[in-house]
Amino acid sequence: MLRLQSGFELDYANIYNESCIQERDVNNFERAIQNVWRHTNILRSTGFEEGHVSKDGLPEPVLFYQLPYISEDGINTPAMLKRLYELRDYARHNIDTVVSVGIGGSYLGSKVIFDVQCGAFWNNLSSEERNGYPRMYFAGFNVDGDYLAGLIRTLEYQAQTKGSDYKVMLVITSKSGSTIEPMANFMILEKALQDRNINYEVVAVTDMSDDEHPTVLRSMAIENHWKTYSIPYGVGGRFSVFTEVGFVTAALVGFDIEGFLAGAASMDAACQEEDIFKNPALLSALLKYIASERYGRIIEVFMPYGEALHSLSDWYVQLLSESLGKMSNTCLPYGRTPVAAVGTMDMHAQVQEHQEGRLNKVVQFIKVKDWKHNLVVPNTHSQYERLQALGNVGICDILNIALDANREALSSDNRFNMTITVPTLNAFHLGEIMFMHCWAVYFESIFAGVDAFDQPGVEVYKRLIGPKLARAKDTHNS
Ligand SMILES: O=P(O)(O)OC[C@H]1O[C@](O)(CO)[C@@H](O)[C@@H]1O
Repeated sequence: MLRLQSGFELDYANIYNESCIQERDVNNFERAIQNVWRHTNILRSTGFEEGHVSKDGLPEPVLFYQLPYISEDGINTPAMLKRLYELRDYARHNIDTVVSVGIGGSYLGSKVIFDVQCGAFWNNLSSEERNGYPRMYFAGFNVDGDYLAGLIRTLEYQAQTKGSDYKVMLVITSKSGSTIEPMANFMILEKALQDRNINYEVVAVTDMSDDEHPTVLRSMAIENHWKTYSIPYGVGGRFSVFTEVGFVTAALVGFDIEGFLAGAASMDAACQEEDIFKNPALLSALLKYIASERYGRIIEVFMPYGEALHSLSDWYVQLLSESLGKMSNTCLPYGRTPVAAVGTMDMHAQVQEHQEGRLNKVVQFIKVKDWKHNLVVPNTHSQYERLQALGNVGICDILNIALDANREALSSDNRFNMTITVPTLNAFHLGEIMFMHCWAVYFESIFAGVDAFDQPGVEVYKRLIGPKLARAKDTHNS
């Protein structure tokens, strides 16, 4: 068990033992680990990862490791925080509903922050119960007319109910500034608000680094005098939850940004430990790499327990897929297929296969020791023996008992699994978990010889969409 002072734990006993990955497997990696440190030291001292180039083939910095720290000359600055807090205070007094529009890294991390902070029923609460913070909906993570029509109807209803001082904030996030899904959604939403005379304002979050070639979204923001926030140069979308991409959402729902970064910073310190048994990201990366290459465990089931962490699985799916699923420097395809799961729901859907299906997967559990609302199951219907067993037991205790039973069952058949446990679900521990996985995919990319920071594979379908869209437009217009 690896334990950090914060209470964060990584239990690797169910993957590293006599029947699974063994000591001699790990000992073989001494030189590979030295290579990891060589890369990491270069990265941390120069801001460049050996071999990494941008989409256009130019050297491009890799700066995610700087994100936990707030400093005058860093990426995340005190001035940035001040602006975010101004946005927070402004929204609390002036905005009824936020619609956050984005996809991939411009959506997934924000959704995690929202879910952890607000839970599933936030938008049904009164303004007082939300402490003045606005409602928040998400859009742009798909192109779905039915979903959008439902959202527009909801905004219309809210406007009719509240009257003329109802106000919407559209937050449009896109690093490239022209991704099809968010832009199509944004244009439909904006027009729908205009057509219905609903007050709105726009906040744009995009790459602000290239003044000569501004993104389309940045140009739109300048032309229309929208507030802007930036996705820093050198930070890929899947790492951007630790930038204004995540922080704008955080500010708008009162999530503790500084606590989140403190958790990331604490994890960053642990990820510099040379002793692999004290470094959660390196240990996890190494064990998962060995599991894949030596034991054929080429799938990873990411399985937090509890609804608030459901979207964390989706966030991880992008991080793992886009960082590691690609051709290695020895021209071998690499990657571990992520499977998003959540407990206990998927115990009744996926677990049969985890328990008895192919021996090709690692299960990564995430456990929260103490939840905020440990509602007790009442001792009603106690004449039924099966229900009596549940009476007077906390619902969160049932959640964690189920998790422990799942781990134990898998381990009884030597099925590879690991568990991360945090004492409670707050901004600090969420920052720890998310930043650990950022480092873990980086470390694993060095073992595998892949560039963790590009995603050339997504360009293939993107090249095909353009001409198809043009043809669809011609047909539509003729
Ligand atoms: O923020 P953008 O530029 O709209 O991109 C959204 C997502 O699309 C991708 O580029 C993949 O197509 C991701 O890497 C990115 O997070």
